[in-house]
Amino acid sequence: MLRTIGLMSGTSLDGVDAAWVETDGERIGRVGPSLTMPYDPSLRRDLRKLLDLAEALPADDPFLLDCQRRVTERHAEAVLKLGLEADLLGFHGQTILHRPVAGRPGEGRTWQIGDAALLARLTNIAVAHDFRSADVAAGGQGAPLVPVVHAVLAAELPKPLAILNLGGVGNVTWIGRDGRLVAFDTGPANGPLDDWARRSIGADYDRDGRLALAGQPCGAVLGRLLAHPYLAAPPPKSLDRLDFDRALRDAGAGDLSPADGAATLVAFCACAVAAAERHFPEPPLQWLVAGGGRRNPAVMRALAGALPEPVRPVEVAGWDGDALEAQAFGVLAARVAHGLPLTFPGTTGVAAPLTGGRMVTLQRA
Ligand SMILES: Nc1ncnc2c1ncn2[C@@H]1O[C@H](COP(=O)(O)OP(=O)(O)OP(=O)(O)O)[C@@H](O)[C@H]1O
Ligand SMILES: CC(=O)N[C@H]1[C@@H]2OC[C@@H](O2)[C@@H](O)[C@@H]1O[C@H](C)C(=O)O
Repeated sequence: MLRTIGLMSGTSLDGVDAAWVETDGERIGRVGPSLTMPYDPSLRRDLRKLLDLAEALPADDPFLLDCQRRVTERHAEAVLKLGLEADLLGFHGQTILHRPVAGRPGEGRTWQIGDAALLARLTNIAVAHDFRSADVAAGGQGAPLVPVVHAVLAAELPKPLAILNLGGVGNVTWIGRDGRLVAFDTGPANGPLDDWARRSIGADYDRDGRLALAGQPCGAVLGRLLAHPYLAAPPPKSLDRLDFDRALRDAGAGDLSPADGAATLVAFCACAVAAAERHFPEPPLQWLVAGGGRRNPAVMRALAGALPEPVRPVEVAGWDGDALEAQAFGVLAARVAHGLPLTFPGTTGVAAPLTGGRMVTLQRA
């Protein structure tokens, strides 16, 4: 087993999650502490700007390189603060652009910024990184990657089972009785909600769903959003953080009051999850929810209303819903080191199970 530290900086742009986990990529041994190293407001702002610019930016753009260095330094701080011995880091990097082209090898693009060589130097630990690009280059979606780890974690749980992660974007893993995986991004989750909270009440996010709980979803706006072709499209499918921004504008979400706007976005997140269920081979026995969205009572209430099955936070299974994605990148790092596949036809639509990721090993004197 390798002692790994998984590092995930998600689409919410809120910071880096770091988690220690012992694993050979197929099993999980000891699970250690985890922490979140928040991005400072100026880095958050600059990354948000980068998302808008990414499409046209050359890889040597000075602003991009400056953001990349700052992101990498935050990751190194997270590792050093955790202060634990490790053999390998799993460094996802910060996604600034995600444009896979299904079934068309060589045409898509996915871009996670982060300087793996710098991270290895700053921490003196080997680094696995660049987890998505081999899959996209082979015509896969390049996301989601965590399903194979969900399957490891859920080995003993009754199936069929749905595991929902609510980050900036939502993604789901359905696991069948025979271990079959069906996984994809459900739709926007906290991303548009956070943008809305920032614009309408000047907050980073709608803490405890207070704003949304004070409003009513607007049926007309919700109806227009639910007609978006993404929801009906069969998997495999995945999203860029900004993919729904135009649809949200066109649907008139921006004209609602702060509370009704938040309530509408919450309802949309939950209805998109309900729409995802139509793509499962059979209904799950229950939904286990991870990610920051499970901390939003408005979101959990909307999910319970939209889904016929029980909806529970992953803590009921003994997992840590805040550390889960970071732990997963520790497991994925071990899979890179051992040459095990990261992606599968049922997760990214790639033609056959595919290895991926790259390694930076330490130069010993
Ligand atoms: N107490 C809370 N009340 C409401 N929302 C919350 C609360 N705590 C966290 N959140 C939401 O969760 C978000 C962070 O979620 P998370 O850390 O899972 O995102 P991420 O890791 O960036 O996402 P991704 O899964 O896309 O990689 C915050 O931006 C916020 O919207
Ligand atoms: C391109 C990219 O970074 N996608 C993220 C994002 O955040 C949630 C959702 O969209 C998911 O598909 C993915 O992350 C998780 C960790 C995954 O790959 O499993």
